[in-house]
Amino acid sequence: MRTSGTAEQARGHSALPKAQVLIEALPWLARFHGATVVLKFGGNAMVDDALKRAFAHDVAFLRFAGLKPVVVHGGGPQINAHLDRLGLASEFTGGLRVTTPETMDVVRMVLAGQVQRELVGLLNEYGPFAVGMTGEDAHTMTARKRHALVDGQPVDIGLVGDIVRVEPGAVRALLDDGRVPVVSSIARGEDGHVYNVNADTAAAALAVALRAEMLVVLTDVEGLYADWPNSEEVISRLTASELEALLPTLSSGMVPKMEGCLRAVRGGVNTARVLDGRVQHSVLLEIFTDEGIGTMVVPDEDDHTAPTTATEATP
Ligand SMILES: Nc1ncnc2c1ncn2[C@@H]1O[C@H](COP(=O)(O)OP(=O)(O)O)[C@@H](O)[C@H]1O
Ligand SMILES: CC(=O)N[C@@H](CCC(=O)OP(=O)(O)O)C(=O)O
Repeated sequence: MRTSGTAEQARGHSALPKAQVLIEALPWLARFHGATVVLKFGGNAMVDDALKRAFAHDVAFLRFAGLKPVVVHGGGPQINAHLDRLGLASEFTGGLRVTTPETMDVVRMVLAGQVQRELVGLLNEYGPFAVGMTGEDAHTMTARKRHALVDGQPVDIGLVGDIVRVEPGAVRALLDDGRVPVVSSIARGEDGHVYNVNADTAAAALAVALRAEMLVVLTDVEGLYADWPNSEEVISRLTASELEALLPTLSSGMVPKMEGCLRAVRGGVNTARVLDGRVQHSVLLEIFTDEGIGTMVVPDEDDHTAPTTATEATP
């Protein structure tokens, strides 16, 4: 049935903002088509069902929009909860979990058997995309034991590793097959042990090895605060050198995150961004709109190690 011209016009006008949103996304869609984006999903965003679903939605959107998303996930709160159920204490030193062999069994079980499975299930509601793996699979991540630093002194924290090598072939093969790899932050050691790796660290190392366009780290604050905890003024953009100078002033939770961002941009990733995972669809807002939210780390102006020089917030 045809309606009057006036009614059609009114309907057209009311739909206009939707078209404007799509048009606004166009330059970003063009720029990032085919780009690999490593997303670190972790911590508190994962204990909220609505946020988990919104994240899965965003990842599916990236995939359908022609980007190549890779998810690296954490699960600190879920590990804590499981240890608690078993009557085991959660102990952190310098922001890293003290990991005994018994704790390592729980970390592995919770990350690979629970958190990763849940994310894979949520993502696969949109199609046969998500494939779960850990850094152990196909030697994707090799770690070496690391110590925590307390007042400048190394402290033994058990089976905690830092990534010394990434073999991205298995992840690349999945991406080339149109899949979305979902990677748990566990790595093999060359000494026969399995290591617990901070998920921010794992995401950064994988982003570098994949020559990703972007590392996106979701967390439970708006971004990097300039003077935390005294002020909530978020630093919206900073260079690698500026970040390096700030690192010694940061405290525990932000340290692996910002070290990861630095490692990523110094390793050739064009931008590393820290976003508020408590805001639904923050990933889409950050990547496809002009509303850049959170904190963006870019290489130094004179850093020629980056594969391209396009590091600005505009396409
Ligand atoms: N400069 C800073 N800016 C923002 N947050 C900071 C800063 N320094 C320390 N933090 C703390 O770091 C926390 C984020 O790290 P963490 O809890 O490990 O996150 P996640 O669980 O998302 O990995 C914030 O909730 C905040 O308490
Ligand atoms: C060594 C170390 O601390 N590993 C972390 C791995 C999980 C993680 O990083 O989870 P979030 O991203 O949720 O913090 C842990 O055991 O909690």
